[in-house]
Amino acid sequence: MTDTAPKTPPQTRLNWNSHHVTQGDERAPNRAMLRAVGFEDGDFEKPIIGVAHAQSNITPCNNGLGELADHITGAIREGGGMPQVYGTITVSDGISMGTEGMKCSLVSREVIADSIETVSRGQSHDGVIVVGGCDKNMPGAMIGIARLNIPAIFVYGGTIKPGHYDGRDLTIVSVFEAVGAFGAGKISREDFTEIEKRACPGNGSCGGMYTANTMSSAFEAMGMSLPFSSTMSAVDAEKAVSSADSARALLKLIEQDIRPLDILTKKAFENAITVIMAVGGSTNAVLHLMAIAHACDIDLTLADFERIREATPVFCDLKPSGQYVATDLHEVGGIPRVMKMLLKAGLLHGDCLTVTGKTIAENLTDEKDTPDAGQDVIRPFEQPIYAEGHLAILRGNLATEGSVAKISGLKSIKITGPARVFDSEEECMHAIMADQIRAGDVLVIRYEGPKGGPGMREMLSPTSAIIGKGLGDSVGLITDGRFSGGTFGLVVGHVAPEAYVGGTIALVQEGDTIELNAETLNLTLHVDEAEIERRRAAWVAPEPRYKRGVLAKYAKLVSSASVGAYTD
Ligand SMILES: CC[C@H](C)C(=O)C(=O)O
Ligand SMILES: [Mg+2]
Repeated sequence: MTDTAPKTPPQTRLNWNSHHVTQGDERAPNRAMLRAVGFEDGDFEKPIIGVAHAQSNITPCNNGLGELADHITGAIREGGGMPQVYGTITVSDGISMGTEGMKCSLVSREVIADSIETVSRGQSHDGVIVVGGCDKNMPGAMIGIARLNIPAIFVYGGTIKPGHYDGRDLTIVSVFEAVGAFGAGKISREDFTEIEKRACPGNGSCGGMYTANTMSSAFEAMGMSLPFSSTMSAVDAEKAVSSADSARALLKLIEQDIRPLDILTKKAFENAITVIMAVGGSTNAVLHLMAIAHACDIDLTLADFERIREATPVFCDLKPSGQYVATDLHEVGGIPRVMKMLLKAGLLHGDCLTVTGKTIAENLTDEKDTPDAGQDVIRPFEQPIYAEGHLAILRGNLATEGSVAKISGLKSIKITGPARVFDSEEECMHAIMADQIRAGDVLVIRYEGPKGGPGMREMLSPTSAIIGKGLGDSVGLITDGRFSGGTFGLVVGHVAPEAYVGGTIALVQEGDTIELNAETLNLTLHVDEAEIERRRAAWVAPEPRYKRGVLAKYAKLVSSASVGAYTD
C-alpha cells in the first residue's frame, strides 16, 4: 500500500436492499433485525446515522447529554434520517483528580475513540453525530470521527455556569485552590465548606477556559461544530436548539458527501491552535490536537504550536489565569467574535470548509470584528493581555523531545533552583501540604508519564495547592505527567522522554540545579554531562505498575507525549 493510501479503508454506503442474484436477498437477515428496532419498508433507503453520546450521572459535564441526544434523534427523523443511538464512556477529571483513578482519564480518550469507530463501522452508519461533555470526550470523539471519515459533526454538552460566594464567581478550580489556602490558614473552615458547596451549581463542563471549553472552542474553530455552540451553557435552551440544528446540518453533509477529512485539514488545525492561544486555553490541547492530527494523517508537531504562539496575542481574560468564565465570553460574542478578530488580523484561514457547508469566512460574514464596548472579557486586539501565546514549548537536556509550559498569569516566567524530586503525585502533594516546600524550589514529579503512570495524570491538586499557599510565583514544577486546564503557574508538563523510558528526568537527584526558563524556552538540568551519563548507566527501568487490563494495554501501545500520546 502506498504511503498516500488511507490508513483505514473508506466506509462506503451499504445497500440494505441489495438483491444479490446468486445468493438471493442477502440483506434480509440484517433488515429483519432492524425491523425489530422500528425500521419499516422505505426506511432502509434513508441515511442511518449513529448518535453517539456519553450520557452519565458520574459527572455534571455529561449529566445532560441524553436529553440533547433526544433532541438530535427527533431532528434526524424529521429530516428523513434513521437515528441509531448508542453510548460511549466518560471519566470525570474533576472527580478523579488527585486519585489513582485519574490514570484512567487520558486512557478514556482512546476507549471513546475506539468505541465510536467500532460501533459506527460495525453498523455501517452513513453518518455520525457525537455528543460529549467532559475533557476527553472531545478528543476521543474526534479521533473516532477521523478514523471513520463518514459525514460527522460534534455537539458539545455545554459549559457549567459559575457558582457564587462572597461576591466572586466560583469554578471547580476555586475548590482545588481552597485546599491550599485552607491548609495555609488563609481561609476559614466555613469559607472552605461554602466554596465546596457552591462551586458547581448544575450540569455542564468546568466553567473556565479549562480543557473541556478549550477543546469545544477548538472544534468550533476547526469547523466541526456549529458557530456559538462551544460556549453555550449546558442548561440554557439554546444548547438544545443548537443540538437539533447540528442534526439538520449533518443530514446536509450526508447529502453533499462532505466528510471530516475534507474539513480537518492542516489549516483547520492551525486555526484551532490560533484560537486556543487567543483565549488562553489548556495545555491539553497540545496533546489532543496532535493525536487528532495523527488520526487524520496530518503532520502537526510541537513546532507548529511554537510558531503560532509567537504570532498570536492572548486577548481574552479567562480563567484560570484571567477573571472570566466561558459563559461570560459567550455573552460578548463567543468564539465567532474571537475568530472574526483573528480573521481581520490575518491570523486565521478563512477558506476552510466547515460543517455548515460554508467556509469559516462565510460563517463569520455578519460577525463584528471588534470587541463590544463596556466589557473587558475580550480586549481590543491591539491591547492584548499578553503579546504572545501562553503555551510555550520548552526543550533542553531535561526535555530533548519537548515539553509544554503554560506561562500566563505570572510575574516571572523563569526560575532556577534546587530540585525537589518525587516519584509520584501523592508524594509531592504530601510535601506541599506539610509545608516542606520553600520559595525557589523546583518540584519534579516523575514516573507519571503516558507509559510510566501509566495514563499521564493531570497535576491540578499539587499546582492548585501551590497557588493556594501563595507560592505560585516562587516555586517551579516540572513533570512527565500533564496539567489540567485549571492549572497555571511556573509549571512545565509533558516532559519527554518520560522517566519510565529512561528520560533524563529519571536521573535528577534531590538538590540538583534545574533551570526552567520560558523566555529562552529552556528546561535544563545543570549537572555535568559525564555525571548524567554515569547516572544513566546505573538507571534501571521500574516494573510496570499495571500488568493486565486497560492500563497495561495502554502502557504497551501509547506513544510519547511529544507526538500526542496516541495508541495506534
Ligand atoms: C478545572 C479542571 C478540570 C477538571 C480539568 O480537568 C481540565 O480542565 O483539564
Ligand atoms: Mg482535565
